[in-house]
Parts: sequence; C-alpha cells; structure tokens
Amino acid sequence: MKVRIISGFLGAGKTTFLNKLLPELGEQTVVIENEFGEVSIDSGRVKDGIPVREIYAGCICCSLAADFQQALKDIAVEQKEQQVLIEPSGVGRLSDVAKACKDAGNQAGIEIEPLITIVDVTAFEEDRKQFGQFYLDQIKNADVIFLSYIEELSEADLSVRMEEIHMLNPKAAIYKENWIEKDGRELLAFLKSVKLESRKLFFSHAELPEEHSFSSVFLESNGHASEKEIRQWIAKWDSGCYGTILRAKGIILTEKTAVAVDYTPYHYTLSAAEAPEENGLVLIGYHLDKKALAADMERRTS
Ligand SMILES: Nc1nc2c(ncn2[C@@H]2O[C@H](COP(=O)(O)OP(=O)(O)OP(=O)(O)O)[C@@H](O)[C@H]2O)c(=O)[nH]1
Repeated sequence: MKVRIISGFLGAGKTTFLNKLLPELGEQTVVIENEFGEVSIDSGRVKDGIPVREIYAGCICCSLAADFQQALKDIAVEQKEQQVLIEPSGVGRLSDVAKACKDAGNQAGIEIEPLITIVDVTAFEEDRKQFGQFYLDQIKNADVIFLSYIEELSEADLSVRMEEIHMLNPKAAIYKENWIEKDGRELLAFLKSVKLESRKLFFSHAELPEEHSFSSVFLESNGHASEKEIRQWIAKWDSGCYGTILRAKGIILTEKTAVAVDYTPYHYTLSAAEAPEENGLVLIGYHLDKKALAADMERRTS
C-alpha cells in the first residue's frame, strides 16, 4: 500500500493540491484528513466519491498518533492495493507524521512515497520567524517542495525565497512553476520523476514556545450574516483584538445563499458555496479570546 503525505502550514494549499492529484491516482484511493480543530471542514472539500477518514481535534503527529496508526493499519488490512493520501493538520510536525507511518508500515507493508510540503512563499519569512524549528520541520523533512502564491512575488524576491528554502533542505526537489495552474497529471509526473536517496528524518522535537501554543474554536452562526458582516469580522481578526488568528475556514449562511470563508493573515477569499451542514467557522490561532469571538458572531447574526 502506497502512502503519500501532503504537509504544509495552515492554509498553504494542501487540500487544493490533494484534489488535483486525486483524479490521477485511480479508484482505490483513500484520504486521511487530519484537522487540528474540533470540527472537520476539509473532508467536505475533498472531491466527491473519494472515501475520507477524518481524524480531528488534535494532530496525528502527537495527541492522535495512535488513532492515525490504527486507521492506516485498518486500511492496509481492508485492501492491500490501495493508495492513501494523508493531509496532516497545518500545525503538525512532518517528521513525526512520517515516523508514525513508518512504524505502522513495519507491521502493515506500507510504502511511503516522497514526502511533500507546500510552502506559502508570501508567509514564509514571518512564519519562520514566529514558529522557528517547529515550522521548519515541514521544510527540512520534505522530499519535494511546492511553492504557493508565487504569483504574488517579484522574480527577484521569489528566487531569494527559493534559495533560502534550498539552503534549509538541499536534498529536496523544488517545483519551480506555479503548481496551482497545472493539472494533476503534470504534478504527478513531477512527483514520479523525483529520485529518492535514502531518507533520513530530521527531528528537532521542537515545541512551540508557550506564548505561541495553538488552540482552535468553532464559531457557530445561528442565523444569517451578510457578506459585509463577514468582512467586518475579518477586519477585526486582522486587528489582533481577539488574539492571533492564523486560519479560519468554513461556510456561513447569508440571506440569499452561503459563503465559503477561506482566511489566513496573508490572503482571504469569500466565495459562493452550497448550504453547509455546519453553519459556522473554525478558527485556529493563539491567545484566542474565544468568548469575545463567539459573542461578536452572535451579536451580528440574526
Ligand atoms: N492564488 C493562489 N491561491 C492559492 C495558492 N495555493 C493555495 N491557494 C488558495 O489558498 C486557499 C487555502 O488552500 P487550502 O488548499 O484549503 O489550504 P490547506 O493547506 O489545505 O489549509 P488547512 O488544511 O486549513 O491548513 C484556497 O482558497 C486555495 O485556492 C496559490 O498558489 N495561489
């Protein structure tokens, strides 16, 4: 059974990348979605028809490692030919996820494909500064690196970023084009062209400094919000008055339709969506003032 891990920090583009690859991987593919938050949003974003196992409310690299290994072993027992795509939470350590796969694989005949990391080049400098080795674990342990939001950097800035990333992990193959514009066939061809030397995982065992400990909250919206109100929430998140919000996603019902919210401090989009099962947003960050966030949302939805 082949296993592919698609890692990357919060909002880097993991689910988008996974959805490009899926049509190329044949029918016997299973996705394992790991969400740090207590509500699983990404399982609903995976292409229709693909079985998804959800492991949420923690990370498969630490608190949920045992559940994760069991899920892998179960899949291996059910059908040996399957491929598994794993999307760890954006705040997981790739070294530990890969080790958990390796340990499960020793018992269940699992073959680990090149480890993929997606890096948002516009967020790289700031995230590296804030989260240090914890953040760099994903980059240092990647076999293949895809860069997102490259269209937002000048050529000169992009080549500086690429060089920095290369220096951090000289063995990784870096895909130099804008992968978001490519189809899955091309991305898979690149992945297959990567020649793997023996893989040695780098364990920094980096913990986040206490003041940066991540937490999450699900904000349920009981009524209808307007797009204007959603933009006002986002302006408040950006102001830092509720703590540091690093990621928000989910679907909010409006009077006429529903709006998918996709937020990081560097980019956000609001787009039309189908009515959701859960009318609300998952927020991940640190120093979150959860009470004030919930009160603000309640006050504004009617
Ligand atoms: N313009 C642009 N948008 C991108 C790029 N990469 C990702 N996105 C967008 O970024 C948003 C977040 O992408 P996701 O695929 O949900 O990111 P993720 O890493 O799965 O997010 P989490 O699992 O929540 O950490 C989506 O709206 C993507 O379309 C890129 O290179 N360029």
